Amino acid sequence: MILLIDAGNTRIKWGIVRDGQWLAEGALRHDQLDQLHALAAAHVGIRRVFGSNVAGLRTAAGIAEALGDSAPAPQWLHSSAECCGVRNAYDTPAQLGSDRWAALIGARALQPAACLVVNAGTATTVDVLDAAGTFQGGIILPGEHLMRRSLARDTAQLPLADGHYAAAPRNTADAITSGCRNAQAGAVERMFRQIAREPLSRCLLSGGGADALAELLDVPFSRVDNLVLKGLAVVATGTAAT
Ligand SMILES: Nc1ncnc2c1ncn2[C@@H]1O[C@H](COP(=O)(O)OP(=O)(O)OP(=O)(O)O)[C@@H](O)[C@H]1O
Ligand SMILES: CC(C)(CO)[C@@H](O)C(=O)NCCC(=O)O
Ligand SMILES: [K+]
Repeated sequence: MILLIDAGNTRIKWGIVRDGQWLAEGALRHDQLDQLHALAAAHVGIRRVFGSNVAGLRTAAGIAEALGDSAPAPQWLHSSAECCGVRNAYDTPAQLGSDRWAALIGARALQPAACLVVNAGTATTVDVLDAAGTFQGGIILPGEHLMRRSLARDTAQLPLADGHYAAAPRNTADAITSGCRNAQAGAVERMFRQIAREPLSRCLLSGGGADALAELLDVPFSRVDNLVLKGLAVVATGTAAT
């Protein structure tokens, strides 16, 4: 049994796999790390804790401390030049966020064709994986909530809007929500042009913003829950858990 952890900037997602099967999954806020101990203690037989952490050294230390003696010390994925059949063309491979690297590895295991790996979380990342399994590069933009928050923080007249998406918004809240969502979808559609002509190419959408994106996209896509955890499972066990 392996405990997998995806520590992001807003939340910590976790999953437990045994013999290629997911036993349980969940998410915690950073102020709920103490729950990890009970979680691990409730699953007797965890032989490894493996994760991605893009939330800083304090979070890594906090996770290790919270687990305490309930599980083995966590090991963290570091992006490298090659792993599980995926090559990393980043200028400095180790600089690539380990969540992006895990998601690319998970995507390759799910879909051995060119694909656009989209993770809509605190930040949104849109990464190009070619048909040969090489990560060619990708973009980072603020996630939808972060975009909306930045407008509220740095303007005089704009509130923290919770509007509805509309093609031609006629009020401020809808204008903000629709603008930020169009920015997300537009970024994905523009990046997709790089692989649109490849056979069977599609976007894999993951993260809390994936459903909202899916409603807008006019390129082929599949929704994948917890793609980062799925990629971590591939690295830890050599196969994709189901
Ligand atoms: N109903 C929604 N409509 C549109 N976007 C949403 C909605 N719910 C969540 N999101 C987007 O999803 C993001 C949260 O996604 P997710 O839960 O994957 O991230 P997180 O775990 O908080 O992020 P991280 O991995 O960086 O910690 C928010 O920042 C927001 O942009
Ligand atoms: C872009 C985020 C914040 C997405 O979670 C993370 O992958 C990260 O901190 N990356 C490091 C920088 C990079 O990927 O180039
Ligand atoms: K993120």
